[in-house]
Amino acid sequence: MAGVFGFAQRFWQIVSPPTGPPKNPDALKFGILGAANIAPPAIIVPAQQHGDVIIQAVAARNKDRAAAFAKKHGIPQVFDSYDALLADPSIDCVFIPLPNGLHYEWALKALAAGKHVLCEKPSVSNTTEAELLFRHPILQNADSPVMLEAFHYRFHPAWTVFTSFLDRPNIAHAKVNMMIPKVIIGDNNIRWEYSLAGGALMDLCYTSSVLRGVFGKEPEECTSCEVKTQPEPQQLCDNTFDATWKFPGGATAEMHGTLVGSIAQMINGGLVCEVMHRPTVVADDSLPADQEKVRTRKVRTNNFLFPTLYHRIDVEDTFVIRKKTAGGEGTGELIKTWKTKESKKAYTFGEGGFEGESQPYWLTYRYQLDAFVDRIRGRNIPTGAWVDGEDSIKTMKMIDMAYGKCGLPLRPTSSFRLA
Ligand SMILES: NC(=O)C1=CN([C@@H]2O[C@H](COP(=O)(O)OP(=O)(O)OC[C@H]3O[C@@H](n4cnc5c(N)ncnc54)[C@H](OP(=O)(O)O)[C@@H]3O)[C@@H](O)[C@H]2O)C=CC1
Ligand SMILES: O=C1OC[C@@H](O)[C@H](O)[C@H]1O
Repeated sequence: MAGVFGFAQRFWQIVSPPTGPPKNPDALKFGILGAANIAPPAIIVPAQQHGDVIIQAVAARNKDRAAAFAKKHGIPQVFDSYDALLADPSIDCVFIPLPNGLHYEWALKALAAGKHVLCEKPSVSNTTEAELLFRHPILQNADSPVMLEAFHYRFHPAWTVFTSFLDRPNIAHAKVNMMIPKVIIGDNNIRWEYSLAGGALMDLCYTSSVLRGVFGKEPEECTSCEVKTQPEPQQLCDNTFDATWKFPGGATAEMHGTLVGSIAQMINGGLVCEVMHRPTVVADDSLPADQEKVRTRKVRTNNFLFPTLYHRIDVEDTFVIRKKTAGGEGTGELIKTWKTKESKKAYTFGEGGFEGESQPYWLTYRYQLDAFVDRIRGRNIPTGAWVDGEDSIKTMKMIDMAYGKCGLPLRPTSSFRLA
């Protein structure tokens, strides 16, 4: 019952959040490039609750569109070009929710204009662009602007709690599923434009990021990648993928994603990450010298993308007490076996065991905005979460490996270079 009540309360506060605090006199002024669908949930609403953030401006390719968007969301300044917004010295930070294929160019232009950049995922179109962007001299100085790829899920305390149960050197297999209903995406969408770096492996780049985050290592090989593609003329864009991976130390992984799934698929295991460990000897001083305790752990999180609505982190340990074997070969005589199960939730920093102010109704986007601001202000981030440039490069490498394996071309590289 407590669960249902908690869900209802969080849901109510998500759709009807309390009035935000007054803005600090030196609050960071954000400009948004593009009147994009993701901008309201990802930055406009979280900013309303953040005393150190003002959404000051929006730019769109069409001024009427920008003006209508600004009016709807109470944004004071409107620009009819992205360049004009970047040229305004009063803007401190830029949010880039453009199609993937435009991230590289506009992130570089924004950085060159001295703005901090929060850029939507995936950071860019491919590894070449990622290296050109994140290793650009403009980002290499101590006083360089802050640049963050918006992998919002990483900033929610539930993700950090989930990863705290992983015994990384002993992971045997990890699996991640992302099933997005077809009704949400539709047929006419930037995700189906190859020239804009569309495709499911790109859009659902969380799957690559999640596996990298689980292992804390890079995959050695994409062992298989089957895709389903869109009908012509969108045939270079995958709408569904099933990929398998080899990670160092003999571990394996699989990732499944679709942008043409059903609502039932999404609810029923569609946003899940599951990690199986190898049987591992764990210390137990209470045992006689000729016995050992072996643990086989399974960790699962059921909604890593929208944990605010509801999530549960399940940790299931199977223990065995067995006789040690001479030379450690084979499995000794079984003495006892049992299972333990625990479920964790962490809607706030406090619930996750971290220090920091937060609310149960905060979306991943709000946690992300806090981290972005903390980084600019030189403050600690309560969970320590961050996505640095090398991390973003490695995620793009994994996506490129999958495209290489399934036979689809890498997404095109921009010809833009900073003068
Ligand atoms: N973090 C998250 O949860 C989510 C992230 N995303 C990411 O955000 C980005 C935008 O996605 P989404 O909001 O769904 O996209 P939309 O199609 O709603 O918005 C894209 C924006 O890009 C601008 N644009 C500029 N050039 C083009 C072009 N050639 N064709 C089409 N649009 C153009 C448009 O701005 P203008 O107003 O100037 O016309 C438009 O507003 C993607 O990178 C996506 O991966 C998306 C959804 C969720
Ligand atoms: O969160 C998300 O879910 C749906 C996707 O299409 C979107 O781009 C992604 O970020």
